[in-house]
Amino acid sequence: MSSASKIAIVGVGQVGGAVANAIILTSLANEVLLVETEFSRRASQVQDLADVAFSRKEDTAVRAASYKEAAQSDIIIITAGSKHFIAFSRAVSSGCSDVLGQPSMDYTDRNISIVRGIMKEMSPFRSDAIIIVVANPVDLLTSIVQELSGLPRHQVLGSGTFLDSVRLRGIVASELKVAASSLDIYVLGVQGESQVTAWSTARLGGSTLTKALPPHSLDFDKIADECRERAQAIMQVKGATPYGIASVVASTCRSILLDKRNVRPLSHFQPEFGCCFSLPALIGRQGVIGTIHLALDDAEDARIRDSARKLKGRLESIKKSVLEDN
Ligand SMILES: NC(=O)c1ccc[n+]([C@@H]2O[C@H](COP(=O)([O-])OP(=O)(O)OC[C@H]3O[C@@H](n4cnc5c(N)ncnc54)[C@H](O)[C@@H]3O)[C@@H](O)[C@H]2O)c1
Repeated sequence: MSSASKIAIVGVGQVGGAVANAIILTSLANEVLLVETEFSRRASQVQDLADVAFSRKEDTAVRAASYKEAAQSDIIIITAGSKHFIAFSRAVSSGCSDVLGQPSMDYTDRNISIVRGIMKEMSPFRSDAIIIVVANPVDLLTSIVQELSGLPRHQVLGSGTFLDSVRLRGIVASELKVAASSLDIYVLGVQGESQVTAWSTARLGGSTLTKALPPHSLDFDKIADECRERAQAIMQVKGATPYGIASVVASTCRSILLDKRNVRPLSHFQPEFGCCFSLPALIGRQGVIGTIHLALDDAEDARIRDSARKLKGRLESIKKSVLEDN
């Protein structure tokens, strides 16, 4: 554990609670601060999570906190927001399958407004704080938080496609019957419908996957679809996807607090596009230390550029009402 580290979680519903649990179980921080607008939920989460802390040898103090206290933490994780579920169930019941997996405008506007309110309440942040945005749509909200937080760009990142990449690696490993750790494979770009599986750079034991395998060993399109659609399938049944995201967020906190300098596909600022989306990033105590630019094939590169331009267009269109009015 690094010295006197403090991690704040803003919004402790299903995902925020699971993130806190993962952080406590891995003894990453001395203090975990919970910020939540529903005070009774926050009190219950504090009590339940304190039991997790009591069960560990290392002490992690779990307590309720104000926005201002949370802003003085080493890491601030934003999981506040409503989830897709309402939009998703409406789409299912109305037979509107084309909107499945796409955040509705209502939902997006609600989460923009929540994040904007949080930035107002929390600012100013501790000068070396790192913010990790988890709430969806993650790339849009990460870009907005970056504008509003007042922190240097490299100190604001989003969970992006880290979970999708981990999931993809797991699916491919089980298809090929190899250890997941022998695969190096990323999902990149704007998370969700437009995310891109970087098959051209995927590696098995150092060789590109396409060279290492006999032709037609993997159905690349089917696997990419399965990876993209899995979150919605889980949401449809249990209403949330807390554990996978909690695990990758805790791992990101570890990279930051322990200055691990490992490469993770996280959403971060891309100067060429003026917005945040996922490319492999070197992560340490300062947040994003650098971007690793992979030699993607032309089609993958074009798809990432296209979705980045659309994201930037969306950002520009809300900039007047959201960012300049702050
Ligand atoms: N990036 C990813 O891969 C990923 C994965 C899973 C979920 N998510 C997103 O995480 C978010 C949370 O999902 P969930 O399942 O935990 O939802 P949830 O409804 O269970 O929890 C959200 C919590 O945020 C709280 N909240 C709302 N406004 C707040 C504010 N201004 N300040 C503090 N707290 C506030 C709510 O009261 C609630 O407790 C959603 O946007 C969801 O889409 C992202």
